[in-house]
Amino acid sequence: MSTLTIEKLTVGYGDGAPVLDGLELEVPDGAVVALLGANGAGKTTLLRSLMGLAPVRDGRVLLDGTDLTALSTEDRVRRGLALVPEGRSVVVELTVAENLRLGTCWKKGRKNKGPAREAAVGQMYELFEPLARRRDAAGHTLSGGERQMLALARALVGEPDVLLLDEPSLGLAPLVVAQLLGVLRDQAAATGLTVLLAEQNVTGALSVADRGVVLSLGEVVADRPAAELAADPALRHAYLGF
Ligand SMILES: Nc1ncnc2c1ncn2[C@@H]1O[C@H](COP(=O)(O)OP(=O)(O)OP(=O)(O)O)[C@@H](O)[C@H]1O
Repeated sequence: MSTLTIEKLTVGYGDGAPVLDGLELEVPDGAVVALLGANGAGKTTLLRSLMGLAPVRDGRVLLDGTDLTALSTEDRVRRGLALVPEGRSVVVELTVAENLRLGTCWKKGRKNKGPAREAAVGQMYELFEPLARRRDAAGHTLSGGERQMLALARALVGEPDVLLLDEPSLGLAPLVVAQLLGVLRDQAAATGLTVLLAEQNVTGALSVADRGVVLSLGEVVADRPAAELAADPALRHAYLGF
């Protein structure tokens, strides 16, 4: 639905060396891009800086050509960006249904009241069947997998144009990971959603992505079709260490 362009982005904490150093990346309209790299490569920092949550020193972030760099996080969300951070973040005191209703409130110009809101929530129950069964359960009673589904559904229900996902498969059973990534892939294909998916689970991420991007030492060191990265042992070994 939208193209995200990252131009010469330099991000660093305090007086330290930059974590991202002049990073260039385009996530085209409707593409699913897997963001790969070793622990500490800067995947989380990149996703957070796209939302205005990490200290950008230089460079620009553009959404369909519009410069977002100076905008607040709230304004970026209103323009169609959404982040699902690592750690299955849901409001644990609220029920599944209440969490989903919260997620409908964001995007600029959306009719997010009454029937439209309930229809959007209902769609999430179709996508994530375990959530339908647990719609009145409080967040703190959900399993890890159900929580991650809820975190993803809460982002999707706001109908973002660009979805940033930070390690959604971390700590989940393989079957749940396959289910989650499958929904993500299908939803992206059905709606044209643009996705940037940071993952340590390289195989899982490349199985749903169009492209794989590898970060190292603050830069993009590989940007290849996902199938090519997945299939070529030499490439995997050079860039991903296995
Ligand atoms: N709030 C912070 N303050 C200072 N340094 C930070 C902060 N957040 C991250 N860093 C540093 O930035 C570097 C990149 O971290 P980041 O979490 O972005 O990497 P990552 O690729 O997401 O790693 P992982 O796969 O382990 O989650 C690391 O050296 C980390 O210690």
